[in-house]
Amino acid sequence: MKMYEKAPAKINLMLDVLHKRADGFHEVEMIMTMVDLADRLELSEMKRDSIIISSQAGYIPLDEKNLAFQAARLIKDRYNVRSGVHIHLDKRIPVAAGLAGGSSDAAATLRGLNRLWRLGIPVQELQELGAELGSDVPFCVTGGTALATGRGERLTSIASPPQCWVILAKPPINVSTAEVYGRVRANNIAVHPSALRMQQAIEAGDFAAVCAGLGNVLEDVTLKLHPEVQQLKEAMLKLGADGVLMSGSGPTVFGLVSKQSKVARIYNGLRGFCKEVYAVRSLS
Ligand SMILES: C[C@](O)(CO)[C@H](O)COP(=O)(O)OP(=O)(O)OC[C@H]1O[C@@H](n2ccc(N)nc2=O)[C@H](O)[C@@H]1O
Ligand SMILES: Nc1ncnc2c1ncn2[C@@H]1O[C@H](COP(=O)(O)OP(=O)(O)OP(=O)(O)O)[C@@H](O)[C@H]1O
Repeated sequence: MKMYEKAPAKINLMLDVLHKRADGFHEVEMIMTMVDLADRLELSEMKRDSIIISSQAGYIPLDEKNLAFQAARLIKDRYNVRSGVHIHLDKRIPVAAGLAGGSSDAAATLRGLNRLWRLGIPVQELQELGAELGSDVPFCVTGGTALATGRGERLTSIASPPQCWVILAKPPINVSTAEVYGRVRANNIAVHPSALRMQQAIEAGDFAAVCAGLGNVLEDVTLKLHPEVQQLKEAMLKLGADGVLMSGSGPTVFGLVSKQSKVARIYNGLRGFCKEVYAVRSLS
């Protein structure tokens, strides 16, 4: 038997850090939403009791370091599943980009194996399993648009933002999420973006207010480490994006655009100096 799952990328419309916790994680307030750029997973049942990961992408780990492998092992161990699975990952989300590609693959693996092995695990339990794999995984289990608190695992679903184009550009640099959080000084943040304001803008369907409310306190850290991210933001704004922000810990920058007529100009302008550029729709 085979199951197919789509694993969409996420962007953070706002991300605030409240304080560092005793367990080393940071208490955050984020509004996350999915975009129409997704990895595809094919999950094939195997009689042999093992987990095999394959992918057309030559640049991700295929062993126990892969988050889809970890998700499969977690569900197998926890529910005493004796059969195995071959998971093929058709990677389309750029890797180590701040778009939760690995987390979304892990979440899609949890959903897919729940169906493949007919385990009947309720969504909330899948999210709890996901939290053991990473802070972004619980959100990726359900997707949509949500306010995330705690270390990112406490979720409240909210309305979808107004439909728009999302231009994503990933500069060719590597950013470590742990390093970025490690450099945040929570009591020294000049301007905290407001989750409430963003939520109100979304609920009112007010695209201009959504753009005005974009904010991510991790930007200051990543921008200091990699000034080219700032240049990318400026280029996107100059080319006509309505609102621009870095996603997660970066380095991907996204631009929100309401008018389709502007998309080609922004896309082509960015392609001039950035190889990885995508123009996709927001997901409702
Ligand atoms: C930046 C975001 O992607 C925004 O959605 C998330 O906050 C990070 O999610 P993630 O990549 O799933 O993060 P995890 O794999 O759980 O953690 C990676 C590292 O980031 C740091 N980390 C992560 C989440 C959080 N709330 N506080 C942290 O300090 C920790 O040092 C942790 O060791
Ligand atoms: N299924 C996977 N797809 C992509 N990367 C994976 C996967 N499993 C493990 N990894 C590893 O995880 C690291 C982070 O990749 P990923 O694409 O998940 O980052 P990200 O988009 O920055 O995530 P986040 O936004 O949650 O911080 C990479 O170094 C990669 O080698």
